[in-house]
Amino acid sequence: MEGVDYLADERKKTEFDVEEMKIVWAGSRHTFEVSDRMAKLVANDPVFRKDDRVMLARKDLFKNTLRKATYAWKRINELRLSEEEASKLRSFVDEPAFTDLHWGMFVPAIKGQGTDEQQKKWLPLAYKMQIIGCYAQTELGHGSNVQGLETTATFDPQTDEFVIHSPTLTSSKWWPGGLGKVSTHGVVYARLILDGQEHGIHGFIVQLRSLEDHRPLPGITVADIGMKFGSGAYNTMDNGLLRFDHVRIPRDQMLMRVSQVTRDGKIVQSDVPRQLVYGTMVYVRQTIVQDASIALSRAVCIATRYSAVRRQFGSSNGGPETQVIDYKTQQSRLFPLLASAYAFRFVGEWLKWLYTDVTQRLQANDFSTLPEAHACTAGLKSLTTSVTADGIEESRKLCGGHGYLASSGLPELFAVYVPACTYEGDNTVLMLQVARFLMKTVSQLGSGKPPVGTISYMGRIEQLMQCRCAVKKAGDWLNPNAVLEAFEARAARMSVSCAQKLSKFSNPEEGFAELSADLVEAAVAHCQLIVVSKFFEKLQQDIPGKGVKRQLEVLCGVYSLHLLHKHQGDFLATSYITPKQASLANDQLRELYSQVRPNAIALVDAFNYTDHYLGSILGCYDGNVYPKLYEAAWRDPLNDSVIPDGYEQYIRPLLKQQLRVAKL
Ligand SMILES: CCCCCCCCCC/C=C\CCCC(=O)SCCNC(=O)CCNC(=O)[C@H](O)C(C)(C)COP(=O)(O)OP(=O)(O)OC[C@H]1O[C@@H](n2cnc3c(N)ncnc32)[C@H](O)[C@@H]1OP(=O)(O)O
Ligand SMILES: Cc1cc2nc3c(=O)[nH]c(=O)nc-3n(C[C@H](O)[C@H](O)[C@H](O)COP(=O)(O)OP(=O)(O)OC[C@H]3O[C@@H](n4cnc5c(N)ncnc54)[C@H](O)[C@@H]3O)c2cc1C
Repeated sequence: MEGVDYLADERKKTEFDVEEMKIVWAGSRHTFEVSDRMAKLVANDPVFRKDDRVMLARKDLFKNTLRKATYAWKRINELRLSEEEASKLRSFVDEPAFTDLHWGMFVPAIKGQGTDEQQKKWLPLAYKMQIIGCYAQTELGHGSNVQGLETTATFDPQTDEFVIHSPTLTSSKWWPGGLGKVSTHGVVYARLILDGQEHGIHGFIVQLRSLEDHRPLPGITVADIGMKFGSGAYNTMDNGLLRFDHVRIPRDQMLMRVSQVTRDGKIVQSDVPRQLVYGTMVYVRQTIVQDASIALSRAVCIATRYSAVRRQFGSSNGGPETQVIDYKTQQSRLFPLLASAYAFRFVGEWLKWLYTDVTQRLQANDFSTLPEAHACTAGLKSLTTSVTADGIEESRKLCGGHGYLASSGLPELFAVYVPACTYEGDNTVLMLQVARFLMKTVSQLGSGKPPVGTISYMGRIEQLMQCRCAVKKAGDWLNPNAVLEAFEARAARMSVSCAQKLSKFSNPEEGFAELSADLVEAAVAHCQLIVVSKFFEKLQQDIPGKGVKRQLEVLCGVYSLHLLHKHQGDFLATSYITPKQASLANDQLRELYSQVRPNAIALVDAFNYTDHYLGSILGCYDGNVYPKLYEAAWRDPLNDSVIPDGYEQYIRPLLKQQLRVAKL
């Protein structure tokens, strides 16, 4: 059976050039080649084996992660990998570790919020991993409300130092990844106090552990916060707690790009906005959007391949049963997720561009696009992680009973992914930020300042409030202008409706709180519009390869029309479409599913995932699922012996007791 491709017939049905689609998915030929090389490097190295992860107890699991992370760093240096290659390699190791926070947050925080001198001092140490850092913001009592953090940093002019202190139990830092057992340093967020006066939240570089023996420095209490959801999963990470008892650090360890504290204890604001203290979160939210397409595509790849292998019902005259992927219900659950994975890939690509653009502008003291960048990163992080977490769970259900096995890879993928809905900003809290941005935009309409970027459609508000959908037959829904106008009109009308209701409240904050559920819906509509419009923009690019663009057009149709179908209440309630037009959209959607069907396997092959990275028997490339499931069952430690441990102690006496009862 070895070497047989059970999905070969499926692959023969493909109507497009898969190799070219791989380049589109990766973003460029260069990125594809780097990813492919790094994925294979990891897959072929036994040190990076991960199939035993869910069986390991916490201490073994954690030590194993330390071993892998250290080995990865050794390979990165031996092979002299570039930053891009190293980051790819780490992502294919596919195990949350302290290095994620070191490279993903500690280094960016210093880069974004440190002065040139601070960067010169700290970054070389961090780049060589001579210090290991974490991002210590959240506390036991406050996460979302950053202004509510309680840790204090009080300037002592006598010694030219800050005194970092945890005044209450709820001020204990709680959650930072890498903090519990590994980090030697942290960027710690605390309330700045100068001469008895508070000056808001700022970041400070604080050494936590000795570089000699790794013991916590005097005044520091640090530990892991304990087991988290699922087996394996995020338990490879040492999320930590941290308390300070009047810990002293030199004045120059406050990150001073946004505000400086002078030798005599005065605060000087530079001309950059104070929101730049939140800059690391903007950066990470943008990377999380890119990661969403990866997590979702992994789940979809598993569910699609397995749906083509799995057969149930429909056999006549002893012929084969129906592949479950041929059931329209399966398609209507699976194909929108496949289309969403592609949609998130493209919006992630665009968001990376937006982030680079805003960073360059900030360097030139142009802060005008910062509010939009904040709204886009917050909103898209919220939208894509929510859909991805739900999509992984739906993929598990699409695999029936076998999806519940750890060897399907889906339970661990869900457990490791789902906190993305919470970390880096709770998804509801972030959508409320988008809503604030929308309400501000609506209130400024007509002020002479035309809305730009993702909000420019609001500049056509009068037209969008009045227009009616022109669709007459199902095929009209393939017209990008028809779809875009529908999403724009829905988003604009929902925002305006909220703004009108808000204007009736004498206290705007009270109104905002009262209407917050409606506001979140308006923000979701706006974010979905962004994703749809970026998909259409992608289709405007030159996309080579036989049939590739055509497939992407089909997926774009699936993405937008499934949203239109799912949220038809919004489109109907805002009176843009009629019930008949909603029904035509659904007819067109069904037709598009038929076009996806023959290409489904090739569309997931284009993700170019190795079997190692997928970590799923159900999703393996050759589709040889059943023998692999059978063999994996025998590898479970419970099957090491025929008679289980505990038989003598529990089962035997129980059976004997039943026997005695039966005899009576
Ligand atoms: C290549 C390598 C890739 C590796 C990737 C690494 C990824 C690693 C992943 C690892 C996994 C997990 C890591 C998780 C880490 C964390 O979770 S860190 C902690 C994150 N915490 C949060 O996100 C907290 C969420 N809360 C907030 O962001 C804010 O407090 C909130 C947005 C809710 C604002 O609260 P308010 O009190 O209302 O706001 P103010 O502070 O008063 O500010 C109001 C004005 O500021 C604007 N604003 C807010 N945030 C930002 C921002 N980030 N950027 C720009 N502007 C911002 C806001 O719009 C207001 O503006 P206005 O006054 O209206 O004009
Ligand atoms: C796995 C993981 C890793 C993490 N890593 C880090 C890290 O490295 N560093 C770090 O500093 N932090 C980290 N965090 C913490 C994380 O950033 C916070 O948990 C997150 O920001 C949410 O804050 P919270 O826990 O205070 O939630 P809460 O704000 O308490 O949320 C509880 C509920 O209240 C709702 N809610 C809160 N405020 C509002 C509001 N204004 N309006 C309406 N509803 C509201 C929320 O929607 C939610 O339903 C991590 C968390 C997790 C789970």
